Amino acid sequence: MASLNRCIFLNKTHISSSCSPLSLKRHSESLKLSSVISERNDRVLMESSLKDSVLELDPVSAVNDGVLDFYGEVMAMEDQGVTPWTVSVASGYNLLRNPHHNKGLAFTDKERDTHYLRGLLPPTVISQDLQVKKLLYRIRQYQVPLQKYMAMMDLQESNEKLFYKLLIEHVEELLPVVYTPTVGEACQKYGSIFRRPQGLYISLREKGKILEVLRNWPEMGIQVIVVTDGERILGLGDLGCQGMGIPVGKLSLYSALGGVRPSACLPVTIDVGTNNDKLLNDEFYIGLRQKRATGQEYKELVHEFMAAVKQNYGEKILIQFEDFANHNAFDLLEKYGKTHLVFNDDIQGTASVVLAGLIAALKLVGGTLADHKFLFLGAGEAGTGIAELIALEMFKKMNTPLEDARKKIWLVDSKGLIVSSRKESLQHFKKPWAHEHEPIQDLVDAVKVSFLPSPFKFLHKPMKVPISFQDIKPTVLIGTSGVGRTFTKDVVEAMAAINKKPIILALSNPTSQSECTAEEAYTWTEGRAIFASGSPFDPVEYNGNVFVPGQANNAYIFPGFGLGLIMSGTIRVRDDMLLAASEALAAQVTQENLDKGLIFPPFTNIRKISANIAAKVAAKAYELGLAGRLPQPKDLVKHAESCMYTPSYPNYR
Ligand SMILES: O=C([O-])CC(=O)C(=O)O
Ligand SMILES: [Mg+2]
Repeated sequence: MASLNRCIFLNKTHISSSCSPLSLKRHSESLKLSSVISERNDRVLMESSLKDSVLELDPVSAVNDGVLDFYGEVMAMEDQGVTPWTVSVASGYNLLRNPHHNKGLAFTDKERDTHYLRGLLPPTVISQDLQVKKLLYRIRQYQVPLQKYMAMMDLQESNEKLFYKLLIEHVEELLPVVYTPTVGEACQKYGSIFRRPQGLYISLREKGKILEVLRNWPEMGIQVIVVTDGERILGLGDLGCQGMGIPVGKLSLYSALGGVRPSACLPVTIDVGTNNDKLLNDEFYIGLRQKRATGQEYKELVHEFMAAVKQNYGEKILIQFEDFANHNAFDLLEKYGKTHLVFNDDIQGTASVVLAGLIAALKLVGGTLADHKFLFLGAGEAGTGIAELIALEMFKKMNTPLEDARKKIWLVDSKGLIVSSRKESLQHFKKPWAHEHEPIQDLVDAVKVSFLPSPFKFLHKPMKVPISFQDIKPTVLIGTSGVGRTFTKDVVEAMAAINKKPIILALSNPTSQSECTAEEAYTWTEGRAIFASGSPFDPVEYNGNVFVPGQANNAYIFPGFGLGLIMSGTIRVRDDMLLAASEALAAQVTQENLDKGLIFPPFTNIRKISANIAAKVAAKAYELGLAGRLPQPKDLVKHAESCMYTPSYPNYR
């Protein structure tokens, strides 16, 4: 057997831009350890010397975004060999059980000889393409979505590259399996379907030890963390520790849709208890059995986590907050936005994707954003986040003063229309939307013309209606309430009565929480609605025409957005980057899409879309002087593409 003596080479850029001295030290320690472990057959692979800080690295490990490519996730090419690193070289039985390196029946005869696999696999050797075909066939056999989800999770944990190849090549079909709506059901039943732990669990019991816990994670080059505390999982409410399905799912999309390598992704669930009694009484519940910690106790745990993350991974680590309840989400974003690279997907990601859809929709309905009136049902993270970004776009692009822009946007919450007389009692994030108007209780009355109290209604001669009684006349209706079936027939018909092409976005997830179905939107508007929803709906046939509903889901934005931040080495998120992402996404909507009534491009092209979004986000970061990776590459789209993870198998030497 050929001796595999190799060294690691790291040039200065790599050391300074991606590896903290600490992580190098830890790596060197693990290498020393691996030397001891892997003495068998003189497969001692690495020697490192931190003394002179010069480590030699397989050349394929040096990739464009400055992070070591240990697994050949980016540089995996047919004609180039890579070493299947773990802390030691994986071989034999362990190689088959290592999800990063496993190729299953695709191991060649030569690899089977070199890597002690003879006899551990049946004789046939098949291609990765055939494996994809086989897996897809198997997944299609399952009738129940949750079974499909579990099959996909099993695949992810046994053969990561095959999982991603399958997901990327069949993204339209498999997105609803690994993501909304199925992931919602998976979280609800996480305790009973739980097989192997995924991600990192940080509970109140880990208080004071979070840095150590982070160091238990096997990967060092983490670039993105998606973290939840499980309090508002999709529109399903408090699912406690079982919310872990969300960070796991989101990060799968980071890799599949945005090309961030899987080994650089870390899913985290912060467990401070749950107020969900059903879970607390469920014998299979996996989290702490206590009511949620709040106030100081909650804040201290989150703060320790945020500090430990920065200490362990450095300034450029991206932390995506996901599915926190309103009462924490805004405060966390506000607080850590100043010190960390943080992004709240439910506030900012949703806002960016919806703004993109609206910019695209203008080509169908005409006018500028400022010519439209927006009515929201739901004034939480998504509702107020979208509202704010629409107003900002009007301000930046049309010079509409922010205050005037906001006045074109109305929000209804569980207590009715948000109006100035309610201002005192409103949560701070709702206050900017408390405009002058008489109170209105029901959504339908906020849509209808004319909301006039009786004295005005029965006047025979026309008179000027005071502003507080004027109709809102929304052209766009957006559901972010988390409550299903709230766009009733009355509401949708009222939209259709005042608009030729009403824009109706039912954004709440999963499908059960959608404000209306695609079929309802098209039927009740006689096929005139421009409709998109957060979770996918099948095409609808109405009056002999087929309508294809778009999916206004933040999955369009966050993977490319995150890639843009990472590849530019950005240290803070700014609203201008969100606007850049929206515009980049809207620019990907073709005339052909619009002709079908689609205000989002199909997911089939998502990696190209993500590269474009990443490029625009990175360009904005460079423009704002927030990018740390210098010099700025000339062609950012090409650069983004070259940074992207590819799931084809490498050849093992
Ligand atoms: O996960 C999704 O599909 C979108 C999202 O962030 C949410 O609904 O919280
Ligand atoms: Mg979310």
